[in-house]
Amino acid sequence: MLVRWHDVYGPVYRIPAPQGNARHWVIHEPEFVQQIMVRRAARYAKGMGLDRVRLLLGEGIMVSEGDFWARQRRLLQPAFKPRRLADFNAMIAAENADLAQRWAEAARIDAPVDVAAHISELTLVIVLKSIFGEDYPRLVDGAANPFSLLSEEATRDLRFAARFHRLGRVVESIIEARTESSPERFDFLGHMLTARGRDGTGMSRRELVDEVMTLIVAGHETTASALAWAWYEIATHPEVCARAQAEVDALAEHEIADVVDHASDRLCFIEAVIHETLRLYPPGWLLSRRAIQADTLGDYEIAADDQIFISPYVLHRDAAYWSMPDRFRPTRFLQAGVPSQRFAYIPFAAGPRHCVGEHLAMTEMRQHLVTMLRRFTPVYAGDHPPKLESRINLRPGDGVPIRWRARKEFF
Ligand code: HEM
Repeated sequence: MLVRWHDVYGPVYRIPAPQGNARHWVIHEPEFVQQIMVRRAARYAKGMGLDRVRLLLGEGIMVSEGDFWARQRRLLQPAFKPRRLADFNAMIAAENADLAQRWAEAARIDAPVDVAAHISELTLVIVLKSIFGEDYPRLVDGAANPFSLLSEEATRDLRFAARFHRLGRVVESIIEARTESSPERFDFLGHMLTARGRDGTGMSRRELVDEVMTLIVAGHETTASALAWAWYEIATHPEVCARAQAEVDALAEHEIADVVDHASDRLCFIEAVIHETLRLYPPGWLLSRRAIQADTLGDYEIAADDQIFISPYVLHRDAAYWSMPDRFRPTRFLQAGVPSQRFAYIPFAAGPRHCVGEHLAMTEMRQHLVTMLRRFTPVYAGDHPPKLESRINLRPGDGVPIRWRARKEFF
């Protein structure tokens, strides 16, 4: 619908507000996007639509505002530095190797797998192990992973919120036990327990729980959706698959760890595949802001309290900035000057509220694609493209069925 409206009304228009006086703007002019998200970000807060998220994440960094948000971001950010995240690489590689075993078995008996479901489990375990480290087994405790409701339940309704809050209590019990033993371990929780603000104080128990829950939700579904879409596109574009496999085949096994945790020339095509996937299917497909002060965007007067909607999905498919915008063509990202407008491509948003987990997400996606493309060729087993399900994330609504063909070279 937003794409149709964009064609009819152009890059800036207003939509009727359901209630109250606040006006609702839809903005897809890259220059204005830059102004709202970066240059004058201080005049904007997170907008409507976040209320449902707030229900789940309390005062976590995704939804908090002002000085409180700035403090929490300062406390969390150091844990996301590439040098610190490198400690997770071996764990991410091991989780992918386990999944490759399952896919090898599926390939052997020629059974299709729903990669969306499998990858959702994979990214959930990765985010939980990044947060809880050695405490992860306590979470699972021999039984089913209590957090698997996040990958199994698609609906984010009140019933889900109640179950999600019960998970908060599980998290709280782990925090309590950790506080009594040694908080100083290298995982996100260890970092959060020891991080101190300028005034020397750390996070309260409530804040810790909200931030942990935020990282689980923000770090799990987004990466999972992106990878599921990537497999659909790779499977239906054999020439892309062949080129990506040639690139990963050129790496020796022992070189993989050195190239997956940064944008390397040796993986430039895989990098382009990831960017092209995030362009066509940005998991955070709709961002919202509320003006907290008046602002002027070109000829448009924004009043305090006006609501603003920016859709990366619409920007990423705008023919003004992308040639053949609906086609999956990773090579576009190998050309100089693409995107032609920096703010026409914002899968991780931009400015002070940009995604804190971008580096981790990119590492996870590279590691996953490299591991699997070395071993398998995907064949799409569906009889129609996956349905675009645009809830909080843009995910493949009815899964992504893939048959894996084991590559002889690696088995
Ligand atoms: C492909 C994967 C991912 C995508 C596309 C993505 C996208 C985004 C976007 C668009 C935002 C900004 C939302 C807004 O402005 O309203 C955001 C924020 C955020 N993301 Fe990600 N994300 C991904 C993975 C991750 C991971 C792996 C983590 C952490 C484990 C993470 C943690 C966060 C957090 C905490 C925020 C809030 C930052 C703040 O407001 O200060 N994300 N992400």
